[in-house]
Amino acid sequence: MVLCALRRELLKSSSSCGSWARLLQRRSSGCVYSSTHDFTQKEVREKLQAFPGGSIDLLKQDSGIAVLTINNPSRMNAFSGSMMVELEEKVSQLENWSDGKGLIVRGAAGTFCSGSDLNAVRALSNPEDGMKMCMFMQNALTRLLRLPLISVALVEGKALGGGAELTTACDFRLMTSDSVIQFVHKHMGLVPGWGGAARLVHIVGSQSALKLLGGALKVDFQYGLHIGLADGVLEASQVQEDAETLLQQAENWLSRYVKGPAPVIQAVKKVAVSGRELPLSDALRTEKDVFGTVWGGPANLQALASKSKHK
Ligand SMILES: CCC(=O)SCCNC(=O)CCNC(=O)[C@H](O)C(C)(C)COP(=O)(O)OP(=O)(O)OC[C@H]1O[C@@H](n2cnc3c(N)ncnc32)[C@H](O)[C@@H]1OP(=O)(O)O
Repeated sequence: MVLCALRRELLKSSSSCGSWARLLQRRSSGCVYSSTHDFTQKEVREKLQAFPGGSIDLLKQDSGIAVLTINNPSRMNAFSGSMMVELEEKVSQLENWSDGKGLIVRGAAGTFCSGSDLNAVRALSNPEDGMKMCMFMQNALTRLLRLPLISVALVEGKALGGGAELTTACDFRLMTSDSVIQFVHKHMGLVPGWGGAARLVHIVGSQSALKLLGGALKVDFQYGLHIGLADGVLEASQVQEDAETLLQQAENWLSRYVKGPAPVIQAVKKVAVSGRELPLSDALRTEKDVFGTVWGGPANLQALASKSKHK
């Protein structure tokens, strides 16, 4: 259904090079669910605000790499309702960051995220509220994954439940040697609802995804690398400034992918997203449109003028 909607939107878009930008713009207001799905963003936002605690902190750096921190250490960085709302706000800010190229998503105080705040979950346990929360988070995380920035989840400590789902809303995952990603949903009598199952299948394939979900398996860095859930390992040192060292390592890892002008990096991400999400003919048309935004652009002209060789 989502693909059909996306295809319709693409077909409606003109063939000019701005069609992708317009598509993203439209998506950012509605994304997967909108009023046509009996979903009112504002109404759900207000309901979620009744469960405060923690914060989602965004630091946009001159390097073009932003750091998004899930910050609720007293609850192992579990998502309160207000944090879900803040996440959506921060995604909106990133959608409009024209100088942006990369994003690192991490947890505060040495652990990634323990999923949704169980206190809020208990209070929202009726099916209607649960569905609304799930739609809100699917919207926010889908928009996070579709940002025109190359994103990395820096997984320290535990990424459990919704925290594991959050890692799949990034393009890449870097794990520390003592970290664990675990889809614990089955133990909670649940399945993922923030889009984590669908994204997991895309990342590791349906066989491995079924094992991770069906067995609620603990994925350490070795297993993560083996099945393709992890893209690299970072060494946590025992020194005091551990967190910054890891963040620096993640920035170094990311830097090779975000080297270059922002319009080119953003174009790279856009063609990767369309290839990942769209049927081939639509992805090809989108690729052509995105190509049109960089062809003859400053970076292209400069490369031509310098007669660069790729040795
Ligand atoms: C979308 C679907 C979902 O996300 S469902 C939620 C899935 N997550 C969970 O079930 C996580 C449950 N928590 C745990 O398993 C453990 O707390 C983990 C994260 C392994 C940490 O264990 P440990 O290092 O021993 O610390 P602890 O248990 O003493 O926790 C410290 C304080 O944090 C809290 N905490 C932890 N996770 C949550 C959570 N998801 N929601 C609300 N609070 C959480 C603990 O209750 C504990 O608080 P307190 O110090 O007892 O007040």
